[in-house]
Amino acid sequence: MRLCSQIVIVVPEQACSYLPQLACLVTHLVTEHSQSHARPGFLRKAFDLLDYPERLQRMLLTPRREIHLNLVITLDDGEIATFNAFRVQHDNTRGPYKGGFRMEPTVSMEEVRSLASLMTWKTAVLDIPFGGAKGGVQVDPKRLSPRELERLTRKLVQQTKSMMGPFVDIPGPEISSGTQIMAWFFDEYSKFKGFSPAAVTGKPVYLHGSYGREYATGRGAVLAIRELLKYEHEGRIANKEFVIQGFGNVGSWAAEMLYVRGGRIVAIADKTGGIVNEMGLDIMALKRHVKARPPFGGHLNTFPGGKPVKPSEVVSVPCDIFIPAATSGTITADVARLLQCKYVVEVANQPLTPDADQICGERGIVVVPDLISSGGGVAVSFFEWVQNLQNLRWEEEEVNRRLDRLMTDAFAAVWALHEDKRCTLRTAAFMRGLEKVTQAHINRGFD
Ligand SMILES: NC(=O)C1=CN([C@@H]2O[C@H](COP(=O)(O)OP(=O)(O)OC[C@H]3O[C@@H](n4cnc5c(N)ncnc54)[C@H](O)[C@@H]3O)[C@@H](O)[C@H]2O)C=CC1
Ligand SMILES: O=C(O)CCC(=O)C(=O)O
Repeated sequence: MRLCSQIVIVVPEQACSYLPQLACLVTHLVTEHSQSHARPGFLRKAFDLLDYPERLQRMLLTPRREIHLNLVITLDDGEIATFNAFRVQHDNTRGPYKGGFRMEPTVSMEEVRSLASLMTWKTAVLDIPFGGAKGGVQVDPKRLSPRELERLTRKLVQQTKSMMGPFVDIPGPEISSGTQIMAWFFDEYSKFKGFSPAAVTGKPVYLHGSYGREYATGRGAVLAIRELLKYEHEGRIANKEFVIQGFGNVGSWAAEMLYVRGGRIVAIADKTGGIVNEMGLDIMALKRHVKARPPFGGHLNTFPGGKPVKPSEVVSVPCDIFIPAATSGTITADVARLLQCKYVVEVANQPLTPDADQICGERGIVVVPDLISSGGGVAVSFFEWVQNLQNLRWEEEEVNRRLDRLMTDAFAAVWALHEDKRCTLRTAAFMRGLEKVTQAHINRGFD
């Protein structure tokens, strides 16, 4: 992207309220060839309330770098296989690019681009000193052997190492990429650049990972739910009913933490099936069941403590809070019309399409956006990075205490804006994120 030289300068101390006026002075910041990306549908209302001019909007939405890789590996049987992979570095004004690498057969550049932008606003809403990035590899890891998956991860590092690093771009866990993949990433990167634990987060605890990272996204979601119920004067988690879509890392930890706080999880779905029990599922038994091998377990819908259903059927099970914790775009407009809940708490990234979001609003369903409620993971990734840079380790209680504080503060700030501007929590969260990023751009200058 070529930036035009006609840029008028900005006074660093200016408060957010002056941003629109200042932005008007920033002429031709982005050439007509650059494009705006991300989901303008969601951002539009926040831009309108902030009164940001078009060219500032375009600058904020345009990713700094996008790469498309072809990863070639040898399979165990000697065949050669090629996998598409993407990394989008959206914005690094507030700190190094940060965001996970998801492994999903359907992942596309378009999706990664949108998710990278989301990370920029998420880290800003949480007030952690990172920018936003996201990556994806078009693969179903279940179809690869462990050795093939390791080769694929190492190849990914070999082909991205020049644009990654502890102060450049720091990957972390995402869909189907857990601690083992992060460990291979760390090992391969360190071969080229020397011992570099801070180059990737979400590593195993015995390999410079942080206590609490594995369950941090689920924990963050539960903290967001606690705050939501507090502000809505709805009491506590105990005896509230929940439906959870997705039972991987995030969904299963969220389920467990709600369950131990007395919440009743009445239905859960994963890709393969669903399970319903109006009295509440025994989550600890369900987790054991899913971990066991068939025929004794392995699948949600063979669990004896509930009624098996199709994954699509759980969305219409009545509950207080519906938690999408699966993948992006699972809640379409049609699905939103079926929901039987008072609240949706987004723990997946971008689970609601803009149409679905609108329908929830029309139906009086309050949505807590991913920008807050899926933030626990990247927050503890930040703690991991801080620990790695100093070569020290915090106790688990310390990590959890800091996460609690961070989520509580972020929720309070978004709630205050939502009340002040009489807008949705999503618009309020985008406003907070946009203001922080814009302020950082102004303070740093544009040259
Ligand atoms: N792992 C992390 O730390 C973070 C994850 N997230 C988001 O949380 C979501 C889940 O991530 P993970 O739990 O890490 O992934 P995962 O791969 O561990 O689990 C995904 C789960 O969703 C289920 N699923 C997929 N499609 C489904 C569908 N159409 N209907 C019902 N279930 C479906 C899968 O069967 C699996 O149970 C993703 O959107 C991810 O972007 C967000 C922040 C951090
Ligand atoms: O911990 C990380 O860096 C991954 C976080 C992430 O990708 C997300 O919050 O969506």
